[in-house]
Amino acid sequence: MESPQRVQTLAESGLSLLPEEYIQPPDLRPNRSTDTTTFAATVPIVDLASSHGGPLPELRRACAEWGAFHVVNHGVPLRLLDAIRGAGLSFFAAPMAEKLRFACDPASPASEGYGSRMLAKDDGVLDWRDYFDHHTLPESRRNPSRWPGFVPSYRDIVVEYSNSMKELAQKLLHLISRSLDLPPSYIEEAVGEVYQNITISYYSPCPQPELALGLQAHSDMGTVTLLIQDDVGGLEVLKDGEWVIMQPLPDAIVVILADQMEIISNGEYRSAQHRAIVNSNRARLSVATFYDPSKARKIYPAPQLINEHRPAKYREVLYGDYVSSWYSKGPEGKRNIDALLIQ
Ligand SMILES: O=C(O)CCC(=O)C(=O)O
Ligand SMILES: [Fe+2]
Repeated sequence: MESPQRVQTLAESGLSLLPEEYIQPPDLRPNRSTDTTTFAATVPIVDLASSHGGPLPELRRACAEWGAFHVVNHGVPLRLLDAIRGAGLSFFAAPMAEKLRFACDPASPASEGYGSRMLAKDDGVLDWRDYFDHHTLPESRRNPSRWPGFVPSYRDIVVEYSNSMKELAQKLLHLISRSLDLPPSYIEEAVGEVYQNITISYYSPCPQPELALGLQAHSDMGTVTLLIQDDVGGLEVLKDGEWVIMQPLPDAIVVILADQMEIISNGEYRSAQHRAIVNSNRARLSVATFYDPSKARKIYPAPQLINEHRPAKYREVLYGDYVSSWYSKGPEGKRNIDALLIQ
């Protein structure tokens, strides 16, 4: 399969019109009348310093009503957040020939490396995004020789960041389990061995941002995603039918609940539909760390959360089957988890 067109190459060629493959149909474009600035809700902020190991009422509300929130006082050193953003920027600033040495295999979904398309077979509208995906956990999947060696310390930073994000994700999963009145380790055990990927996304300036999306609306397929962004802004989350910007907070980490969390919580908590919009003058960088079950894991609603008033809402699913269906159908909002609903 031919390598896909890199968005950065297109953007740097100085075109003034957006190529047709990137033009969204009118109902999916950003800045429509529903993107009103008058919508008052802002994404919740959860302060881990106030938890003292106990449950946080604002965490429960954020998970149930939004499926996404900012976390502050998370314990991850701020220099590490800057270091991974800096490493990513250095990669994308490098000459194309250097970057292409790390190109991912365009024929296989979720292959590691430098990529531009989320789906191997994509006949839909393309995202205005390039990315670098790293396979980071379990350690047997870690192969730093596939990560850019030409950026100083890049490989060490990714390893340190991976370990730190695993620790934070586990801390959050404990708190989330407790907030559902489950034993603290319930969700961690339900998903089993952690499969972690780290994706650095780079959104080049776009000639007609009102017609494009950096990343189409989707929910993440795994358990939980931890994301950091720069000061440009562009991540939006769907709340009560409105797209709400997740304002960049310099030291915070964005937490996005993914589909397996919605299943395990029997729908008490929701996976957040989100997307990235782009702009015409500044490139934007984000780093998303995905915490997923192994493909052999069966995921089902926690029995403690099922009773006569709240029957099981989702069918059991083998996580590997869920992933295959996601890649063959594409995200299109939340249709993959909706397919598991028990009517
Ligand atoms: O770049 C962003 O802000 C969103 C990235 C994202 O949602 C993803 O990689 O799944
Ligand atoms: Fe996402």
